[in-house]
Amino acid sequence: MANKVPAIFLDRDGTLNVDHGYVHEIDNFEFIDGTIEALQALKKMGYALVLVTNQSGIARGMFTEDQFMQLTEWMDWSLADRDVDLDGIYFCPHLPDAPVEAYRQNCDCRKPQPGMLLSAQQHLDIDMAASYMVGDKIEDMQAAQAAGVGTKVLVRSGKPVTAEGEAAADWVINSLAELPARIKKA
Ligand SMILES: O=P(O)(O)OC[C@@H](O)[C@H]1O[C@@H](OP(=O)(O)O)[C@@H](O)[C@@H](O)[C@@H]1O
Ligand SMILES: [Mg+2]
Ligand SMILES: [Zn+2]
Repeated sequence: MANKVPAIFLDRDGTLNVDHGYVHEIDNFEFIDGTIEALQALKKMGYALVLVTNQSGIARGMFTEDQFMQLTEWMDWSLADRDVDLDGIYFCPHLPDAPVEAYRQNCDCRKPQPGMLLSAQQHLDIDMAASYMVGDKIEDMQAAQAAGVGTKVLVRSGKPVTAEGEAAADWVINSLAELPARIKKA
């Protein structure tokens, strides 16, 4: 049986790109400084890269699932062009009490629920204890905790870091750019 792979679970808004609020257009998608170089380094270190993003803008009627897909395709190609192949992309379009009825549900994928991470674990045979979750909100840390991710990393590049968020994290760093060196040092 093949060995399980360690992964870096990546939040999107506030972690990979500047969170301008429900980003859904290419023109508004701005990679945070050092993100692509960090992803290249993490890939070289042998980690699978798995995106796990809440996209409640879909349930709120701010943009459609198709628009999200188009932006995601562009993002995926932009990264692949720089030798960063994402191993998995998971998104949650749901929200309880959503205005768009089709997406109105108490799902198990919207972070802080661990559904997206657990699906990836199954599909990609991930070693959760050896993996990292990087995100800018406490919900990212809580989802990682519930999924059994070994190291929870909070970044300061998105929403303001709260005391609760810090308490739920194992590490707090300025941005994803610092992660490869931080892992090597650990
Ligand atoms: O950071 P990830 O999970 O990749 O994506 C978050 C986004 O879907 C949006 O999530 C919203 O939270 P609510 O979904 O409204 O609670 C807000 O935080 C927005 O600023 C943010 O753009
Ligand atoms: Mg975020
Ligand atoms: Zn969901």
